[in-house]
Amino acid sequence: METSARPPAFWLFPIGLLLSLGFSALPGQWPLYIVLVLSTAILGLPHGSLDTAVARRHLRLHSMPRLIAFLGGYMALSTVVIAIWWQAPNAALGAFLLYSAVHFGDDVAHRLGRLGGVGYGLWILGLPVTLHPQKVQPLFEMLGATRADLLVAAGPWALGLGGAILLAALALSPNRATSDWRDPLLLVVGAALLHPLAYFIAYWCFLHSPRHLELAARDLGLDSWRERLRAVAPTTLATYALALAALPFLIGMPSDAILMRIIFIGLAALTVPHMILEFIASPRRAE
Ligand SMILES: CC1=C(/C=C/C(C)=C/C=C/C(C)=C/C=O)C(C)(C)CCC1
Ligand SMILES: [Fe+2]
Repeated sequence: METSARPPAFWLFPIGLLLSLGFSALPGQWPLYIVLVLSTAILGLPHGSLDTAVARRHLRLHSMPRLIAFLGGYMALSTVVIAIWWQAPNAALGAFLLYSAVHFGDDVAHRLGRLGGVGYGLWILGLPVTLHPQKVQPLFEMLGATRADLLVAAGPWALGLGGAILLAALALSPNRATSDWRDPLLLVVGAALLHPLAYFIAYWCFLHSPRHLELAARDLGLDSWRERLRAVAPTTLATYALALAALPFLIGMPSDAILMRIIFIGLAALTVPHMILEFIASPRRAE
């Protein structure tokens, strides 16, 4: 069981759930979309922005040409994901949901094992889809899916399978932390009470991102918030610029669909190189 001091995300997550309950009570859909954009930009995205520093250390990018090659490769992978989304949105969204489950599972995989982590990720994503299919389906359609009904129908199966795997992993893992069972239970409450996008904000911005930031920053020896801010700022600002550059391609669509596409197709595109880098870096990271 967990004995050391609680990481910041342990307390941030329940606070995030309460804040999400607060802003979901605001009337109309715009407060939700505005909070989604702001919290993604300020709280969610920066954990991926540490990738430049992570790569410098673990891929030994000590010269400018190597750094440029890394950034070029990262962006090329993201472009491939966007191109696939363009051609085959249903398959791309289905794959995104699956690799997101694997990625979210990294939060706990060092304690619950790789498979236990996948169960955790399927639980996280299965909950809002199962509890609010009629809200999630139009959101998937905004991302270009024409068979969102099929993806939504898979929600309860993902939830059941994920729940069974997670339960087994929790029962079998001697070094499970309190948060490994507390958070999946809090997520049930969140998924039941919140709009799926508010639920996503609570998980992604208040649990996943701070947890990853803390782990990666500690590994990089970035102890103060000033140093961390300096490490994430350039990549975060460059990502804002790329997101803005996508706008002209989406002109003519309803504004909620534009925001959904920039945020989630953007995340799908960035998560692929992010996961590959984590795959290389995490075994080299001292726990
Ligand atoms: C689109 C959408 C969903 C899925 C979001 C996903 C899959 C996000 C993945 C983010 C990642 C991988 C971030 C990495 O740090 C929900 C919440 C099911 C329901 C609402 C609409
Ligand atoms: Fe992440």
